[in-house]
Amino acid sequence: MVTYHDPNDPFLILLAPPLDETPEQCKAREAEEEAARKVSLRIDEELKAEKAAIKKKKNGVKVLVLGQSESGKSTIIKNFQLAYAYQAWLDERASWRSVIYLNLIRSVNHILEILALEMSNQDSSRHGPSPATARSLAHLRHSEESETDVSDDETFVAQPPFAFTGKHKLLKLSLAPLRGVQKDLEVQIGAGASEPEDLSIWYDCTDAAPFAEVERLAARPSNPRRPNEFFIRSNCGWKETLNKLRPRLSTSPDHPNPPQKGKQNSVVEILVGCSANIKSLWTDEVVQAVLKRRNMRLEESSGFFLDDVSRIAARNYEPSDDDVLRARLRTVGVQEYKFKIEKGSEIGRDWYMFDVGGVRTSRAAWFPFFEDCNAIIFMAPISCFDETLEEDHRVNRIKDSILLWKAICSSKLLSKVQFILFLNKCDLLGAKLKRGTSKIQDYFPDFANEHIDVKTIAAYFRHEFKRILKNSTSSPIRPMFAHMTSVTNTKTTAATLTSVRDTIVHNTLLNADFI
Ligand SMILES: Nc1nc2c(ncn2[C@@H]2O[C@H](COP(=O)(O)OP(=O)(O)OP(=O)(O)O)[C@@H](O)[C@H]2O)c(=O)[nH]1
Ligand SMILES: [Mg+2]
Repeated sequence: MVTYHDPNDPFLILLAPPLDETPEQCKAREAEEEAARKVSLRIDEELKAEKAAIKKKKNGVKVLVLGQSESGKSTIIKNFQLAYAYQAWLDERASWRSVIYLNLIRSVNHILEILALEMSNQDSSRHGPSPATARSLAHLRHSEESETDVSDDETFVAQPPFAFTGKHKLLKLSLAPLRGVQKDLEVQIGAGASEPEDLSIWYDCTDAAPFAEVERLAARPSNPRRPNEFFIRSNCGWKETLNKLRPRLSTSPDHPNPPQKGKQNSVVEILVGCSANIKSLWTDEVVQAVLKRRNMRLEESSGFFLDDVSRIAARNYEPSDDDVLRARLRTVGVQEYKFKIEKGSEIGRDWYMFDVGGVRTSRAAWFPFFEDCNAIIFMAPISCFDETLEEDHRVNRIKDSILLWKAICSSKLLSKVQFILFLNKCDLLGAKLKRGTSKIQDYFPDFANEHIDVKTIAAYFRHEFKRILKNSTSSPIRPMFAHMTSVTNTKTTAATLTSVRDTIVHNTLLNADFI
């Protein structure tokens, strides 16, 4: 093609070098033009790569991990990361240190709070309680009763007194600085550091599946918007949180310790100083008796690290894989994870996994992610048959899971999606059954099996979930794959992951490794 340049073209005149340009000026101008050309080329390449990435994403597998809060969604994703993206896992591992410190310090402060109340209760039973103490005790007693379903007030009052000594007072005093450290860490970590509060006592804000209403609205013929136009994607998941906490090297010789690092150092120093006393508090017989009488099993609660205090409250502490898996950081918003399949016929295939916040008030935001989704991993923690939701103490946790599952099964957008059910926290269910403090029939009266063990309970719930799926209007003949899991156990979970990966990738909807 031949191009003709019009010598009167105003653009050419504008871009033409000045007539009196010196050889040096000419050289500088050409260098500038070359640099601008390189920037332009780089932008073109970036745009091309972005387009290719979008195209590739369309060919990838998209998996949503759903379930109520503390069901184990983030933990199963950590397992996937451990199995399929180990380098990313390693890069992130050190950033979990502050979260683990917070988990540990929270447990200590929780014990101190209980201890203070019990001690003042004992004092006041000699002199009569102050109004403030009486109110606090009434509150604690109320929450304890609703958790354990103990309604006999007499049993609580008629217990023998605890043998508190000067040692307990000293422990309380020496560990007092940890309250401030907890506050600092909560500020540093941000939204994920807090646990949800029960707002239902103030207003009726909770619905198990608010996304169902959004789906109904979006499906109206008068509404031309696509599902993902309804919500803004959140950018405050734990990936962003961990990025904030990532240890950074200082680039300035004048400030070898950036402020973040200085704060972290002081947390470590306080913790190291408190290590022996934390251990002494946790292993103290009277403290253990107080916790037992209050039916508090910290060792079975999220983010429990008290047994590891000597290892964690040390200057050279580095989180292990297991620590990271057990660490508790609440998911806020929606977080995308990308993995590449490393083995088998699907090698190289990209997986996109979406981790969501599970509290009831977060669930409407799940809806935009239903579109184009290939599979849903649904986490149902079956050890929680006698527990209630943090965000609404009126609601039994398994009953909430069932309502949630019902809504997911009825979603038209999800009618062609594979469902994989994780009956999770089987280890905690086993421990609960062994203790024999709760009876499943008290919460699920139609449980009829005379053998009460982890397997029969899991089979009962699996049957219940399957029945709901079968009766759902959206797709009555959809198969369901169920697994009994304890996802903090990486060894047993690894085998389940392989099976889940193959199930999803090959879309084999015929058989499952059912209980
Ligand atoms: N013992 C035991 N603990 C578990 C199991 N699954 C999860 N956990 C622990 O339970 C806590 C909560 O797990 P997460 O994975 O954070 O729960 P989540 O569903 O992501 O919760 P949200 O982010 O609030 O929606 C963590 O401390 C986990 O280590 C399990 O099978 N057994
Ligand atoms: Mg989470």
